[in-house]
Amino acid sequence: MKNNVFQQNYIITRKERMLANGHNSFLIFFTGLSGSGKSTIACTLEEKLFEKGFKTYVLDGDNIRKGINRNLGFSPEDRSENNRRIGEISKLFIDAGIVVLAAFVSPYRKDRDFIKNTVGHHNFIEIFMNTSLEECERRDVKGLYAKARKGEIKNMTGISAPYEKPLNPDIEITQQRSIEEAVNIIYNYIEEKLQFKK
Ligand SMILES: Nc1ncnc2c1ncn2[C@@H]1O[C@H](COP(=O)(O)OS(=O)(=O)O)[C@@H](OP(=O)(O)O)[C@H]1O
Ligand SMILES: Nc1ncnc2c1ncn2[C@@H]1O[C@H](COP(=O)(O)OP(=O)(O)O)[C@@H](O)[C@H]1O
Repeated sequence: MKNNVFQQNYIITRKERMLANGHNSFLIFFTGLSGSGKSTIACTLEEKLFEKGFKTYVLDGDNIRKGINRNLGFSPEDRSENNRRIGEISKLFIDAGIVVLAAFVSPYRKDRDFIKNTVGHHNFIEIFMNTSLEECERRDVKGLYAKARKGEIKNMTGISAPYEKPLNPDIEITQQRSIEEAVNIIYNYIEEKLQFKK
């Protein structure tokens, strides 16, 4: 069946979309434990970019899992499939000329590598939210860690499932950083990359 599927080329190209938008498109991928600050930093950075006129969109674990990935759980296999789809969705958004900010636990190196390969290395910026388990557990905004400690949640990342730290992230944000500092560090890093040159 696979052999009977053919690539359809569009009339409007990514390059034309980027030219019309006035900036490049790529993926800013936030990985880290639940509660490490991924959504907060991604959304605050998006706000800053949006206010400056960039075309942006946030893909967030909880939201994606409520819709397109609602059939997936937290086994290693389901997380891989979750991440595979995130990679493919990001690729579509990038092709549409959008700056994508994705916030996912994405605990396995091979899954993150898969996303990087799917969107292309030059379209991928990895942000490691390096907040300790202790601090995430202290925050425990959703009460998930408390439930995991009581054995009410299986496969909880950091407690009963692994988190493989990125070996060579583009940016590492430590828990001492304020939200504003973290956003500025990332913004300064991507500022040049946003510029579309004909
Ligand atoms: N077992 C377990 N482990 C980790 N996280 C859990 C779990 N169960 C539910 N949640 C909630 O799901 C959010 C993580 O989903 P992701 O799609 O980002 O996970 S993954 O990339 O497939 O590992 C995560 O969101 P964040 O807190 O924003 O990280 C949690 O709200
Ligand atoms: N840099 C930071 N300093 C202090 N608290 C933070 C910081 N970033 C996020 N938080 C807080 O930590 C909690 C979890 O953040 P969240 O963005 O939901 O994490 P994640 O998306 O990784 O689960 C929230 O209450 C948020 O306000």
